[in-house]
Parts: sequence; C-alpha cells; structure tokens
Amino acid sequence: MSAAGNHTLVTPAEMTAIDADAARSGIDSYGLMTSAGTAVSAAALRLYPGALRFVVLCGPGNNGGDGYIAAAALRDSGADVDVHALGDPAALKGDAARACTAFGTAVKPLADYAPTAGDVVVDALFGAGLSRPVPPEAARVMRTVASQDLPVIAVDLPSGVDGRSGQVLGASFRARHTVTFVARKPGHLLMPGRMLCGTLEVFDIGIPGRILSARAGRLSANGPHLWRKYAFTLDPAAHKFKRGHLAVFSGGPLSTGAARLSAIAGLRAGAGLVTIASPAAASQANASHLTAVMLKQIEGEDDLSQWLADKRIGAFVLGPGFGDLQRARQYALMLGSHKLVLDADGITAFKDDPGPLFKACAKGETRLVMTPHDGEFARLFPDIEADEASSKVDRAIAAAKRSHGVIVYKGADTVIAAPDGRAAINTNAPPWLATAGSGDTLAGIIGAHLAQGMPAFEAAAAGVWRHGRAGAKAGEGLTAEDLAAAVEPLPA
Ligand SMILES: NC(=O)C1=CN([C@@H]2O[C@H](COP(=O)(O)OP(=O)(O)OC[C@H]3O[C@@H](n4cnc5c(N)ncnc54)[C@H](OP(=O)(O)O)[C@@H]3O)[C@@H](O)[C@H]2O)[C@H](O)CC1
Ligand SMILES: [K+]
Repeated sequence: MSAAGNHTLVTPAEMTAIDADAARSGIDSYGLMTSAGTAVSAAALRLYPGALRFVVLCGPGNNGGDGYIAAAALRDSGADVDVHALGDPAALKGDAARACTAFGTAVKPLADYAPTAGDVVVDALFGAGLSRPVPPEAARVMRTVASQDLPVIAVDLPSGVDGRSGQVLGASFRARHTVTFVARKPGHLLMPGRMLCGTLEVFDIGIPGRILSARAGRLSANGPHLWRKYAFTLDPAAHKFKRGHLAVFSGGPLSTGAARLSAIAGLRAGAGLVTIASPAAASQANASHLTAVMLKQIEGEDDLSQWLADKRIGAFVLGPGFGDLQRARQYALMLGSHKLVLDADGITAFKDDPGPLFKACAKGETRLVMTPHDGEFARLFPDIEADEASSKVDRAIAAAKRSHGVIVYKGADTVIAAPDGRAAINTNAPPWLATAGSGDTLAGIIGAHLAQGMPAFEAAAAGVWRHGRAGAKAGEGLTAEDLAAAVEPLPA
C-alpha cells in the first residue's frame, strides 16, 4: 500500500492509456486486476473483521472484475460472501469474465439484494469507466444501503462519482473507505466526490512509475512539492526591501477592514514591507488602525502613476473592500505590467468586459493572479462556467489560458491553474475557513509571495496551502484576524 503521498493525479482517460502501456510492456493485466481485488478484500477484512456478511456488488466492466477477485479472496478467508451483479455475468469480457469464472460461485441479480443489518457492502459497480448516469436499479440499491447506514467500501471510486470531475452522475454510493489504484484521480479530490470517498487508500498494483509519469498530465494535489524550491528561508539580516514590498489598495472610509486584513496577512506571510494605498477620505480610518503596516495616500490615477515610479514595490493587491468598480478597473489596467493579485471588487470590475485586462497581461512572464469564488468566476468567464461537460480543473485552466493569469478558483476544493496548463487541487482547507475576510487574507498571502519573487503559479499555490494550514491552526470559530495571525512560516 502506498500512502496517498504521490501527488500526481491521473484522469480516467490517462489511466486507460497507462493500462494499455503497461500491457504493451508485457505486464499481465489479469495480474493487475488480481492485485487490485486482493487489496480491496484486505481492506474489507482489516476494517470490518466483525462483518456478518460481505456483499460484493459487481458491475459490467473491470471494476466488477476487481469485485469478483475481492469476493473470492473474502470467501477463501472464511467470510460469508454474497455477490450481486448488474447485468448478465455471462456478458462479461476479458479479465472481468475470467475473474467471474474464477470466483465460480452463483451470482445473484443486483435487484435481488436486500440490504440487511451487519452487511458490509463492497461497491464494484462502476469505476473509471462510468460514462453516464447510473441505471435506476443501481440508484435504488444506493438509496437503500444509505438508508440503513451500511458501511460501503468502494473499489476505485464510489460508483456514480465521475473520476474526472468529482461530479455525481445520477446517484452515488457514499463510501466509508475507497481503495484506488496507482494514483488518485481528480474526482477523489474535487467536490462532491471527495465527500463521498471516505478515507482514501492508494494501492500500488505494480505499474512502474515510469509508465505513470509518461502519461500523467500536469495536474497534482497542492503541496510543498510544487513550490518548495521557492520557499526560500529568509535571511534575518536581509534588508526589508529585499524581503519584498507589497502594496494593498484600501476601499473608502466605511470599508477599510478588508485591505487591512490583506496587509497584515501579507506581513505575516513574509513581505518585508506592506503599504496600504488609501483614498484621502479613508486615510484617517486606516491610520488609526495601523502600526507595522505603512500608509500612502493615493487619490486617483495621477497619484498612482507617480507611485508606480517606485520600482521597489514588488506586488499589489487590488479588490478587497475596494467598492469603486470604475476606479478598480482604471487601477488594474494601470498595473498591467506589475505583479497583481486581483480579488473581489477587482474581479467584479471587469464583469462583461474583461478583454482589456487580459490584453494588458498578455505579454511577458505571468504577473496576474485572480482569486474568484464561483460567482466572481461566472462574471468573468460566463461561457467557461456554463460548459457543464468540463470539470472545475478544466474550467480553471481554460480561464487561466484566456486571461494570461493564474486562476485561484476558490471553494472547498480550490483549484489553482496556470496559463501553461499546470494545475493543482487544494485539500487542506477546513470547512470553517469559509468566513468573512478569509479571501482578503488569502489575497494578502499570495501578494506577499509575489512581492518576494515567487513565480505566480507557485505564489498562488503556496498561498492557498498556507491559508488552509492557518485555518486548521486557528481552529473552528476563527475570525479572519485569527487567520492572519495563524499564518506559519513556509516549510523549508
Ligand atoms: N490500472 C488500474 O487502475 C486498473 C484498474 N482496474 C479496474 O478497472 C476499472 C475500469 O474498468 P472499465 O472496464 O474501464 O470501467 P468500469 O468497470 O468502471 O465500467 C465500464 C462498464 O460499465 C458500463 N457503464 C458505464 N457507465 C454506465 C452506466 N451509467 N450504466 C450502465 N453501464 C455503464 C460500460 O458500458 P458501455 O456501454 O459504456 O461500454 C462498461 O461495460 C477501474 O475503475 C478499476 O476498478 C483493473 O482491474 C486493474 C487495473
Ligand atoms: K466502484
């Protein structure tokens, strides 16, 4: 068994290609199925040694084949086992047919399964090959098993969950434990799939890493492996300007708090200097709350263009609590050649007409990071959002390509995507991170990373990860102030 420590994520289509490559390289596919099914039976016996009966539900493909192998291994261990099949087992092909024959015992129709207290269900109906909503008879069994709260162990994926998108096609099992093979699939991390997997085990069935690497795309789980090499340990003697100067734009006098949350988080995240750029009317409100963060009065475009002559400002955060959409638009366009985190009102300012922003960022290294939640994403990319066939990862990558910026598509399953097609799914955010001011804090952390010289994709991915860690450290019931205070040093 390997821990879920391999960060690479493999789509079902890539997995099919990996299987084919493995077969071409002489690896016996039935041997792989045997390893997979045996891993499932081992998990079932380990987790439920007191089960009165194991009920293995087998589908019409190789996921079902894994189920027949598991059923045989459970029976051979002395357990009470029943197998119910979706479709006619005589129609099985290839390895699945061989596994069914090897099982040898009578198989009953799926519709005949009457869930009973003491049952442990092994769900081998559909895995990577699910291609449409599950049939009604499967949905009915899913409902009755859930209504009796019977434990379910899913083979590869809870049946009904699309391994590519994490979406439920029609209905799905809610598993207590899922055993997947070779590598995690995006659907194990994306919502709602992640919630339906229970604990996730990645079992190494013997496909060599080189075959995996040759086919795997550029999607991984977010973590230090992506950005560790930029997580410089700060030299305490370094001059504050060398540790990066971050500027955060404040809103008007009644909405200054969001910018201060970003600014404090930026300071905590390692920026050497942080300045709040405030309109005159809000300067008093900001001044009365700031100590370590500096204040600069920026009243309009003239002030800003003069300030931009100071080349020591490494990055800007624009949007939290900003309010004035017209001005946000002007400022963002003026900042096109600078590193910029665009959040909240900064994103909304480009609703219906984002073209000029994307054009301003089109040339040179990626400088723009946008941090939309669902609603903000739809404002900027309505056509991409409306494409129901695409996954959250597909949508984030499409938006990054179009905007020439890094997209941090927020949610419980935040996706970070770069214009070059790299993407990461974040998993360390506790549910209570969704609180007022949380996004402002995230923007400040990412801004600090940009100001310190991290490339945009890494700055964003590391920011999302640190934000999640801070949420876990601050604990349930946190406020955004607690969150900023809980930002920990980057792991070296
Ligand atoms: N290397 C590995 O990871 C290995 C994985 N194994 C297991 O194999 C499955 C993938 O097997 P595959 O046969 O490709 O797919 P499935 O078993 O998940 O499902 C395909 C069959 O299901 C039919 N189908 C799909 N959707 C529906 C639906 N909504 N209703 C009814 N039937 C459906 C599909 O029929 P088609 O008409 O679409 O062709 C297929 O008959 C993987 O998940 C692992 O568990 C190997 O055992 C070892 C190597
Ligand atoms: K399954």
